Formats: sequence, C-alpha cells, structure tokens
Amino acid sequence: MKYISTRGQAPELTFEEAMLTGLARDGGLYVPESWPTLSEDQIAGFAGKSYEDVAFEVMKPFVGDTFGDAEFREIIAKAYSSFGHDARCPLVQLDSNHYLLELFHGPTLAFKDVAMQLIGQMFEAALKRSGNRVTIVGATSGDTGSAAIEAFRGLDAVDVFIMYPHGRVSEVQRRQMTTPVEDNVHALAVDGDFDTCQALLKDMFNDFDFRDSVQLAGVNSINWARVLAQVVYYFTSAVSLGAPHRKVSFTVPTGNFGDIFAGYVAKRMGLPIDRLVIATNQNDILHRTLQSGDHSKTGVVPSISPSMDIQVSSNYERLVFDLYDREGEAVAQLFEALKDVGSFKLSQGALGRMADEFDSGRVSEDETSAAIKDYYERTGEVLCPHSAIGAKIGDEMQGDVPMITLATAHPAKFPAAVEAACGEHPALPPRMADLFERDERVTRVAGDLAAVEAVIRERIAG
Ligand SMILES: Cc1ncc(COP(=O)(O)O)c(C=O)c1O
Ligand SMILES: N[C@@H](CCOP(=O)(O)O)C(=O)O
Repeated sequence: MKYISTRGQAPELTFEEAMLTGLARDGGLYVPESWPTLSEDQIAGFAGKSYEDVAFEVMKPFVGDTFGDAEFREIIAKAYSSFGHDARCPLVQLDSNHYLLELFHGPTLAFKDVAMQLIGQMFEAALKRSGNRVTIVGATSGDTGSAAIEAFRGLDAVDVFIMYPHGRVSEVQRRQMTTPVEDNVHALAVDGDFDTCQALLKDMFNDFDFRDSVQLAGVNSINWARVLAQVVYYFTSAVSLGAPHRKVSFTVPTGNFGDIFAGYVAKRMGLPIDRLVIATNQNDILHRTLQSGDHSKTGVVPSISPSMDIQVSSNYERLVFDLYDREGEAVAQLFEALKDVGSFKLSQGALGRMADEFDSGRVSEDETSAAIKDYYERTGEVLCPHSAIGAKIGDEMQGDVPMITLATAHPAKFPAAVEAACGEHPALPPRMADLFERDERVTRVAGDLAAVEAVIRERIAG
C-alpha cells in the first residue's frame, strides 16, 4: 500500500515512511492510494474474535510488510495490554436501540489511547530498527497530549513536546501532561486556543529547516497511523450487533474529524454503516458546513467539552479529498483559502456527496449539562460532556438500525462540569489518585512559531 498526499504534490510513501513523516511536504495529509475492502465473509468472521485479532486483520492491508505478521501481532498485544477492560472497547446498552461504545479504558482515560498506545509500540519498533531519533511535537485540546506523553514517556529515541492552550484544558488533563517526571517529556502552555497550537504544528512541519534539523515527527491525527488504529473499533462494535448482516449507525463527538473519519474509512472498507453522525458543541463549523456547504471559521469559544473546542478540523481535508474525486489541486486551493481568508465553499456536488454519508447536530452548553443529568437519571450512566453531546445527538438521530454513540472520555477527566450537571463527582482510578499532589512542570510560551521553535531547539540541545 502506498500513501499519497491530499494536495497531490508530495512524494508517495510507504506506511512506515508516512507514519514517521507526519504532515506531507506539500502541506497535505497522507491517505492510502486506494481503500482496501474486506469481504462480507471476512467481516462476519470477526464475530467472537478478540479485539487484538480483529485489529490485526483490519490494519494489515494498510500496514503491508512494514512489520512481519508475528511482530505486528506482538505490537498489537503490547499496545492493548494496558487497557482496563478485557474487551478493550466494550459496548454498553443505553436503551432499546442505542448503544455506547466505551473508548476510555486506556491508561489516560480517553479514546486517544486506542491509537496512541499502538503508535508508541510501532514507533519504538521502527526507530529501534533504524537507530534514528525523533522529536515528536503534538498539539492538543487536552486528550491527545496526555495520551502521547503516556505512550512515549521515557523512550530513549524520542523527545515529546506537547502544546496545549493555556487555561483551556481541564485540570485533570493539564496535570496528566505536566506531572510526568521523565526528562524526554516537555509540556508547553501556549497563549491561544487549540487552533493556534495546531496551526503552529503545521507551520513547524512546513519550516523545512526546523523540521529536518530536529527530525520532526507528529502523533496528532495528521499521522495516518492514528486514524487507522481508530478504524478497528467500528468493526468490533458493529459486528457485535450483527454486522455485516445488519446495518448500524454511529454518532461521533467531533472536533478534529479524526474519529469520525475512521468510521468513514470502515465504511469504505465494506462495513455496512448506515449513517455517520457528526456531533459538535458550540464550535460547530462541521455542522454548519453540512447544512450549507459554507466552511467558515469563527473564533473558538471555550466550552465544558474542551477537547472539542476546535474550528479548524484537520482531518476534514481527508474527506474533502474524496469529495473532490481525489484532485489534489482542488483540495490545496480550498485549504489555502481556509488558511488565508478563513473560509471556503463546497461545490454542490461535494456537499451532496457529504450529505449522502453524514448527518450532524450541535449541542449548546446548557443542553450538554442537561444531557449529562438526563442520562444519569434515566440510565445511571455518568457521561463526560463530550460523550453526552454524542448521546444526545445519537438519540435524536435514531432510525431503524442500531445507533452506536462513541463515548470518547471518562467523566473523571472533567469532574467539575460533570458534578455541576448531575451532582455526581466521578472519581479517578486509584492509580491516579495522587494526581493533584504531584509537582507540575510546564513552560509557558507565546503562540508564535519562532518562540516555540526556540524552546524546542534549546531543550533538545540541552
Ligand atoms: C474526549 C474527546 N471527544 C471527542 C473528540 C473529538 O475527536 P476528533 O478530534 O477525532 O473529532 C476529542 C478530541 O479529539 C476528545 O478528546
Ligand atoms: N481533541 C484532541 C485534538 C487533537 O486531535 P488529534 O486527533 O488530531 O490528535 C485533543 O484532545 O487533543
């Protein structure tokens, strides 16, 4: 399998190269040159298999011979051994035809662990083989950062720098990033919002002098391997409800569009998904786009679901690439306009193709709190604000087929919002019970490329 850039001007890469490269050198995102498909029999055969076995079969066509079969199976086994549930990503019934896919049983209590634990193992294997060293820089609205730090802390061949928006993540999220003691971990509190952090990251990748001198690598969903690992749980959950003999729909709390894009990939691979529902908070650019085709940035407004406080949804570019029949030049024009003037308009054809696959909904702050309370009272489930947004929209969009809503984080990551909404204080697991007593280590930095690059260069030199 070869990987090509959504902007059509960067060299084709293998899986391993794409994983270690991050952003394409033309500013685009790497995607597989075509979507591999699985037969109905293959998908039916997933029933009763372990999460790890399904992961191997779903990801193998994308990974090719980067790892031998035995090595790849071992990588997958190690990645998920740290999960606190035997099913890894269990499905819980909310009501008669609505299910919650719990993705928060990994070490940092968010769905990011599902991919990040795997990427940590894959990076380690690839870097051991090559003897190379890399500088991972990540942008986070709270969860990617802690998951990346957990996956890479203490690794000799890696320095990991995480930029988060100062004052805009929950206290638990911040402490998960600022309290690890390993020397290769560097938390950077950036003045700005998540979009500032992600733009800085992309600018770093486009600064070839910096990129090459620090051996820059990325573990945001810029990295194709991140999205790939998330495709697996669409298969495991759908099959447990009767796929491929029965269709299912998914509702996905959405920000950077990585998680729901993984669902789109599962559908391209042959999983019978009826609807993919984008659930947004008040930062609703994707919901507005689906209504009118107008993809216009507005400022990011802080919310009680901070991980979704995003207006530049990076992976939307991967979808637009398909919506425009994989014409890199058209995609480059649209996303350059988004950067330069803050908006672009989808063609009628592209909007129609998007509407064929996706629905969307938006949940306000008050509605988010009310949804947390309502689910707690009706079902006993304490949901994090992101998952509550998904569940509310999932309920509204229910049709004839089962609806699976992705529960993307554990409520204990957002105790203040959850307690204010439903009166329950969600406890952290015992292994994290002293999180609030640990010392924090963080560098405050201006939201400015030169300033961030200077900090990174200085730390690496030191
Ligand atoms: C808890 C939580 N829910 C939902 C999202 C949105 O996911 P995505 O950015 O893949 O759309 C994120 C951030 O990525 C998150 O951390
Ligand atoms: N919500 C994310 C934002 C970054 O998304 P990613 O999937 O591109 O890593 C976060 O929690 O950091």
